[in-house]
Formats: sequence, structure tokens, C-alpha cells
Amino acid sequence: MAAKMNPDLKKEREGASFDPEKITNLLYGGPDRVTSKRELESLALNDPDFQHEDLNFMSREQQYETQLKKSILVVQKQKELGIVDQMDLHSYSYNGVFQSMSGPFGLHTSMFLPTLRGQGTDEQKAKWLKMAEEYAIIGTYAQTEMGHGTFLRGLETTSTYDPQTQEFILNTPTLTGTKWWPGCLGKTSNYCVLMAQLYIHGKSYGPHPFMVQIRSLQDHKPLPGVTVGDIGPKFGYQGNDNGFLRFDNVRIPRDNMLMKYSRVEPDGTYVKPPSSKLAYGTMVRVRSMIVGEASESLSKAVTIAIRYSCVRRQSEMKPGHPEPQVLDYVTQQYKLFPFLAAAYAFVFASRTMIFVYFQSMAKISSGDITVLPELHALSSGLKSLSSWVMNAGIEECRMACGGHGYSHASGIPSIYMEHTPAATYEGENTVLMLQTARYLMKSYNQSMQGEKLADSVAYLSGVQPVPAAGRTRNVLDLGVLIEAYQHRAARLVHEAALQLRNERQAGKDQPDAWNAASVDLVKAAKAHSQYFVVKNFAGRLTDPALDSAAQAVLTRLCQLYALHGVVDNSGDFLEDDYLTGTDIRQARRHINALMAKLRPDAVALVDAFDFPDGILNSVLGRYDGNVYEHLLEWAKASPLNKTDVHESYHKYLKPFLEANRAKL
Ligand SMILES: CC/C=C\C/C=C\C/C=C\C/C=C\CCCCC(=O)SCCNC(=O)CCNC(=O)[C@H](O)C(C)(C)COP(=O)(O)OP(=O)(O)OC[C@H]1O[C@@H](n2cnc3c(N)ncnc32)[C@H](O)[C@@H]1OP(=O)(O)O
Ligand SMILES: Cc1cc2nc3c(=O)[nH]c(=O)nc-3n(C[C@H](O)[C@H](O)[C@H](O)COP(=O)(O)OP(=O)(O)OC[C@H]3O[C@@H](n4cnc5c(N)ncnc54)[C@H](O)[C@@H]3O)c2cc1C
Repeated sequence: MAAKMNPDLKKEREGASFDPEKITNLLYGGPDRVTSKRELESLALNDPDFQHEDLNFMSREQQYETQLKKSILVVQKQKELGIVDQMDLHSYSYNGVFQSMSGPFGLHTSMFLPTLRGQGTDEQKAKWLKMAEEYAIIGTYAQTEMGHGTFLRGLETTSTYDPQTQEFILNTPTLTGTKWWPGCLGKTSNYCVLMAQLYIHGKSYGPHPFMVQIRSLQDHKPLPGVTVGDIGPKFGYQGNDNGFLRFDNVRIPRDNMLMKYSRVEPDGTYVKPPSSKLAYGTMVRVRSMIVGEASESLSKAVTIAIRYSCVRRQSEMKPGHPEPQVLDYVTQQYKLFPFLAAAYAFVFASRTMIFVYFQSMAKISSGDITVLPELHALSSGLKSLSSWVMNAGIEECRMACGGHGYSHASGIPSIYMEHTPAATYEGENTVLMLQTARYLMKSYNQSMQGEKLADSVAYLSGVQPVPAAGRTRNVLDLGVLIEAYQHRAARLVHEAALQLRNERQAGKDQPDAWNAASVDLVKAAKAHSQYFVVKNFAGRLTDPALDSAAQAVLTRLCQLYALHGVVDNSGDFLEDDYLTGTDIRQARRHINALMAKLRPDAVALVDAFDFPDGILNSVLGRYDGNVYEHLLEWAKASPLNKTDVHESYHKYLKPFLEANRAKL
């Protein structure tokens, strides 16, 4: 018999002003896409082969083993089911089977295969790609070292060309040159794409990618000259064997250098790539994907927190009245609704980012590399902004669930532990924001020279003069809000550029001037990215997939997202002189009014994300809202509760208590 729905959640759903299915269809690209997503998720979630004890109850070794077993099964089943489309695979594997927890094949699919595809020549692809696609070999992306992650040009691992034998000799010359962090390296991979400094005839040519076998294909032991292992437990990512790797005079053939863009001829002649940054292509790809990872993780956390906030009743709002649902406290709404709005904003931003990525890659593949700087700047900025907001949002959701949020039963700690490193991996966020800032400074200078700018920064040359002080605007109008964000971004870019110039004029060299201005540079890059996200969100509101009710609720969310950003950064907007103090006060009032209007739709808005219970993996966020009975059931399954009296009682507590009693 189907379990009864919690009456509060039932009422919430009945009271919604729109049909969540309309928004689900928009989020996933239409009804057909939604149907196949649901079928694939359900197939994975109901497959007995993928059932296991809660990962939270397992040791790290058990987690690794469980995820490995599932990774192998996924590969087999994916083939049997004929799943090839990336979105389908995301539904079946990433969400359905793994509930977005990392596993030992993660780097093979997210970086090793894309690097082979993107950096290999046709011959190299013919040699390795099929083996890798068929999992005859398993690889990772080994770039970061103990001493250097950010500063790629500072990598110490060397690959020295020997023209006599036409081989590269790989070495780890120092302790800090030890490869450290690559996922799935410690125990799983037998190959890697190695980023190493290329040396030819004693000259350094910078980091290049090499295809390197590290373990025997017979017994999986490290090959001679290779030292490899797991780096130990981490904050999260327990199902992933992030590893270390060292080389001692390991020789690989010349054609193991991935040579799509740069080449080393047999005699040692180096052939330059069209751009040295093409070798960093896989990182740009993954950064673009991380915007999706961040939005999805935040969406999961707000789903849990909002559903639970409708089930949870606490305190007396009015004496003698029943305890209210905690979501009726406006302070609770103020914690959660802006992150609900942000989750939507970043889902839409991630869809655009993926589109821009593939559009740009098509141009790059046909030889037009002029789009690379804009792609790099956009993906760096959006990756950083989205993962920062995700981190803040997940933590806010945890706290909004009170004590139960701290329990693994809520599902929120796992989401946080697993996804918080997105602010660090694939380029540390501040460092990447500075890359965006670098592009903005260049663009700003180009605009000063009257040059035409790329689309995403064209506004830098077209910003209107500041309007007369004292006048107010309708800050609920999305057109006004977009303009305000644009104006703020353009001003911050302009001010950062001025600061750079002033630092230079005061006698600093360029790197010192850059460092001195870097707080403002990051601020400008963030403002630019926020402007992009607001504009992009507003642009989605007219999608024909939406009926008027769905459009109305998404418009409120978009207004809330933009207004909350204004209030949160009111200092910026006021300094800008574009919005006035009265505008900011109005913005606060509008936020309160919008939250009141959104309150009846909050559950339907998170339902529209369409995460089934098996994927949310949260007692607090259950669709049926039957939280308390399942909380007790979940706790009873904890390993400490396998027996009424734990064995440690006999070992330690009993003698201790008995000795104390004997002394009385
Ligand atoms: C719906 C979807 C949901 C879920 C999705 C599922 C999963 C999510 C996906 C994946 C997550 C899983 C696993 C991730 C595992 C993480 C793996 C890793 O971390 S791999 C290691 C990553 N390492 C880094 O990112 C290193 C960061 N450092 C750098 O990239 C660079 O060193 C630097 C900081 C950018 C600076 O480089 P460098 O010092 O060489 O360059 P300069 O600063 O001097 O700049 C020179 C010039 O080049 C431009 N430039 C730099 N990088 C790039 C680039 N990549 N592309 C294009 N251009 C680049 C730079 O802007 C300068 O330009 P100029 O101003 O001179 O014109
Ligand atoms: C879970 C996880 C998985 C990973 N997987 C992989 C993988 O598969 N393969 C791989 O190769 N690597 C991997 N990494 C490594 C990851 O890519 C690096 O940790 C990341 O790029 C950050 O580099 P770092 O550790 O050197 O940080 P650091 O650069 O040491 O950062 C420390 C601090 O210094 C600041 N800083 C550094 N440089 C600058 C600068 N120029 N300007 C201003 N501030 C600066 C940063 O902002 C930060 O606050 C992984 C890391 C994690 C946590």
C-alpha cells in the first residue's frame, strides 16, 4: 500500500499556483527528455544490483569497493541498454546509480576520455580511444602536484626527449613534484594523461600532455620506475581514490605525447601549437560542466530544506495556536528562497554555458581559436560564482534544518562534502576569477581604443552615463535590474582598471600593480558574472514551454534573485550612483512581498526539479514528508545499533564502571 502523504506537504502541493511539470519540462528540454530521464533514473534506482547499505554507515575501503563494483556494473548495463547520449548517461549513472557521489571511474569519463578525444591526433585516437572507451584501460588526468596546482607553468615533473631512442624520459625530480590529488589514480587507473614539462635539447617548452601507462595490464602492479598510491581520507570524495604518483626514469615512446596541437618531430624539432592554451582544453570543458554540478547540488539541498521546512512545526507564533510550519517564519523564507532562486538562476546559466562551450568548440575545431579567450573567461567566472553560491547555499540549507540538518539522515552533509571541492578543483575560484578579470581588463583597454568587443563584454563600451542623482526607479522591473547589474559591472571594471593604472603610475611594476588591485579585480569579475546570470535568467522567462502561471512564478523568482543580489551588495550599487538609497529600501520591501507571494509555491518549485527520493537520499527531504518515522528507522540501521549492548561495553565500559563501583 502506498504510504500516506504528510498532510502539510499535501496541502502545499494542492495550493500551488502553477503546474510544476511545466517547469520540469523547461528545465530538462521538453516532455520527451523528462520521460527518458525518469525512466533511466527509475531503472537505476530499482535495479537490485545497485542496492547496498547506506554509504554513511561504511568505512572508506567499503565505500571505495562499493563504488567500484557499481562503476563496473554501470559500464556493462549502459552497454546492454544502449545508453550513449550524455544527458541520458547523467540521469542513469551520475544521478540514478551514484546519486552524484564520486566513484573510481569518474576521472576516466570526465577528463581522461575527453583529453584523448580533444588532444590526440587521429592516429593516437585510433590507438587508444577504443581501448579507453571499452574500458580495456582506465585512466585519469594527472596534473596537480604536491607543490603546484594553480601555477601550471610551475609543474616540476619532467618529460625529456631523447632523439637517440625517440623516447621521452619521465622524472619526478623533487618531493614537491609528486603528482598529488588526481582522482581515481591511487588504486584504480592503469593509465593517465600526465601533464609534464617538456624538455628538448635542454630547453623547456612548458607543460604538455603525455599518455602514460602506470600499472601492469597483467597484475595491476606499478610499472618499473612508477610509485603510485592513495593520498588518504579527505573531507569527502571517499569513494574516489585520489592518488599520488612519482616517476624515476620511465621511458615512453615519442608518439605518447598527445600531439593534436603541438608536436615533437623524431629529430627533436618542436612544432608550436596555434595557442599554447589549447593544451588546457579539458579544464575549460570541465569548468563549463561544473556550473551544472553546482546548480544541481544546490537544487538538491534546497529541495530537502524547503520540503522539511513545511513538515517541521516549531514554537508558538500566536499564543494558543498550533505550532506553525517553520517555512511560515519570514526569516526562514529569507534563508531559503534566495537560494531557491539562485538554484534556478544557475540551472539556466549552466544550460547556456554548455551551449556556449559546444558552440565555441565547434569553431575551435574548424580552426577559429579567437573564441578561446571569451570561453575561458566565461567558464572561469561562472564556475567560480556558481560553486561559491552552491557552498554558501548548501550550508544555509543545513542550518535551516536545525539539528536534523547536521545528521547524515538529512542528506545535506553528503551533498556538501562531495561538492564543496568544486570551489577548489579545476582551478581555485579566486584564481579563476582573476583570469576572468584579466580578460575584462584586456577588453576594457580594447574598448578604450575603440575596438569591437566580444558579445559577453560588449556592454563595457556602451554603458550609459550615470542618471541624475535623486531619481528613483521601479526596481521590480527586470529591465531596470539588468541595467543596474550591467552598470555596476561596467563601473567595477572601470574602477579596477583605474586602480591598476594608478598603482603603475605610483611606480609599481605590472605584477605588483595587479596584486595590489586584485581584490577589486575579483570584485569586478564577480559583478560581471552576476550580471551574466541575471540577464540570462530573465532571458528564459519568455520560453514558449511556459504557460502564464509558470511564467509568473519564475518571474517572481528571477526578481527575487536579482533584488537579493542588489540588497546583498547594496554598497556596490549605491557607490555606483545608479540606484539610490530609496531604490534599495524599495528593493527590501519588494523582497518581502515576493517571498510572501512565493511561499505557497515553494514546494511546487522544488518538486519541479524532479529529484526522486532515491536520488535525494534524504530522510528530511522525502517526497511524502513522512520524516519522523523514517528518521527513527534510519537511526536503527546504524551499525552501532546492530546489538543492544556494544562489544566495547565488555572491553572497556564494564570494567571501568565495575572498578568505580568497587571503590564506593
Ligand atoms: C548537469 C551537470 C551536473 C553535473 C556534472 C558532473 C560532473 C562535473 C564535472 C566534473 C567534476 C569532476 C571531477 C573534477 C575533478 C577535478 C580535476 C582537476 O582538478 S584537474 C586540475 C585542474 N587544475 C587547474 O585548473 C589549474 C588551474 N590553473 C590554470 O589553469 C592556469 O595555470 C592559470 C591559473 C589559468 C594561469 O595559467 P598560466 O600561468 O599559464 O597563464 P597566464 O596567467 O600567464 O595566462 C596566459 C594567457 O593564457 C590565458 N589562459 C590561461 N588558461 C587558459 C585556458 N584554459 N584557456 C584559454 N586561455 C587561457 C590567460 O587568460 C592569459 O591570456 P592573456 O591575458 O595573456 O591573453
Ligand atoms: C577533490 C579534489 C579532486 C581533485 N582532482 C584532481 C585531478 O583529478 N587531477 C588533478 O590534476 N588535480 C586534481 N585536484 C587538484 C586541484 O585541481 C587543485 O587543488 C586546484 O587546482 C587548486 O590548486 P592548489 O591546490 O595548488 O591551490 P593553491 O594554489 O595552493 O591555493 C591556495 C590559496 O592560494 C591562493 N592563490 C594561489 N595562486 C594565486 C594567485 N595567482 N593569485 C591569487 N591567489 C592565489 C588561492 O586563491 C588559495 O586561496 C583535485 C583537488 C580536489 C580537492
